[in-house]
Amino acid sequence: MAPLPISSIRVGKIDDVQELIKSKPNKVPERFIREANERGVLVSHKTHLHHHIPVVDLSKLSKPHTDDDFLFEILKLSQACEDWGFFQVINHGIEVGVVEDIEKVAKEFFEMPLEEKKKYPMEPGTVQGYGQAFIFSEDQKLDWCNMFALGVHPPSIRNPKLWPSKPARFSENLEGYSKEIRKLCKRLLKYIAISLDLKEERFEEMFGEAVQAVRMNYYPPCSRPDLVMGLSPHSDGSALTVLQQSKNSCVGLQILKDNTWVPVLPLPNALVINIGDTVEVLTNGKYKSVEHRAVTNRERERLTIVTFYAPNYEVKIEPMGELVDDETNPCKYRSYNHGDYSYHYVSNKLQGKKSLDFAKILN
Ligand SMILES: COC(=O)C(/C=C/C1=C(C)CCCC1(C)C)=C/O[C@H]1C=C(C)C(=O)O1
Ligand SMILES: O=C(O)CCC(=O)C(=O)O
Ligand SMILES: [Fe+2]
Repeated sequence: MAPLPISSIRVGKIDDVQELIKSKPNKVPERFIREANERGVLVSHKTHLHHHIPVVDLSKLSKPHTDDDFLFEILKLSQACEDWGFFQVINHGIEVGVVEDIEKVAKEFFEMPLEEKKKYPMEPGTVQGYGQAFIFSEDQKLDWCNMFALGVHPPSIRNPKLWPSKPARFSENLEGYSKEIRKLCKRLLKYIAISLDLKEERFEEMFGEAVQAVRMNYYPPCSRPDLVMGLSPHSDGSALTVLQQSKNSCVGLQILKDNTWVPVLPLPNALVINIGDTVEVLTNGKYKSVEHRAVTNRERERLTIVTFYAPNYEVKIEPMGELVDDETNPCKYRSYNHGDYSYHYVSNKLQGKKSLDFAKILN
């Protein structure tokens, strides 16, 4: 995937939000203030008490496939993927230490002085390094967020100059964490295949050497959370996304369900999983890549560690034959190369589900 021609992109001045709140804690610069219809209206949790994303217990999916617990949990998984595009997993088997270690170095990274973080800049038109991604013009609004993103696997997508030397254990912890998350993604894709009545290895065989990238999102508190957006509404371009919210995280992630922004309430030791655009295409729209966004909090910071797991760039993506029926369920997406979709995704601003227009067959 070739980088965009940097010289042609003028992004204007991008203020670092952590620095902004240090110097003027109560000021929100104009470039962060959203139009009234784009603001992250704060939703009371109480109004959503009966409206939570499903929780899938992975320990039940380790049981024999004929066991009632297994069958019940697979059904829950398939309903989650169809109706929500999101679920949380508990009892996922990743050691608490691994989860804590990545959180620790991510936090330490964002807490370093700006000069140190600037050694790993996200250049305009690229998606790796420290800064704000998906900014393509001088008048584009900015998110109330600092990001640090890295390609992890295969090694060919890595930019070693962007892997920080500080905090000391950053790379070691990220390697360990990424191995565990990769195993989890492979496992989840097996269960997703089973839930679709496909052969367990269907996705693994199709994906080849899967692409894996990580993005750490740091949302400092904002004196006017009602005016800004933590992360603009978007769907993920991946096949699956795994999102870790820092311990005792406040609510920030919201997903669009039936035209309402529903908050995702963090559960201790759980990971949030969402279906990306690639699985939506492969399942011909049966499993949904759902639009989501992050809002900020007046008092509290929030840190999330997000892994994008996707097929190799060489892989041809199209709805799987088993999920298409010319009469009852016609093909909704064209075929394309995943590398081309990745390029398209990262060359456009985050704008709801617009990226997927790339693949939609319009009638
Ligand atoms: C800021 O980056 C992203 O939000 C992002 C980028 C991921 C990537 C890298 C950081 C390194 C190179 C590979 C890749 C493009 C995956 C989002 O990733 C989504 C978008 C696509 C497409 C995808 O597979 O995950
Ligand atoms: O930080 C969050 O809650 C959302 C992050 C997200 O959606 C992403 O990084 O793609
Ligand atoms: Fe996302």
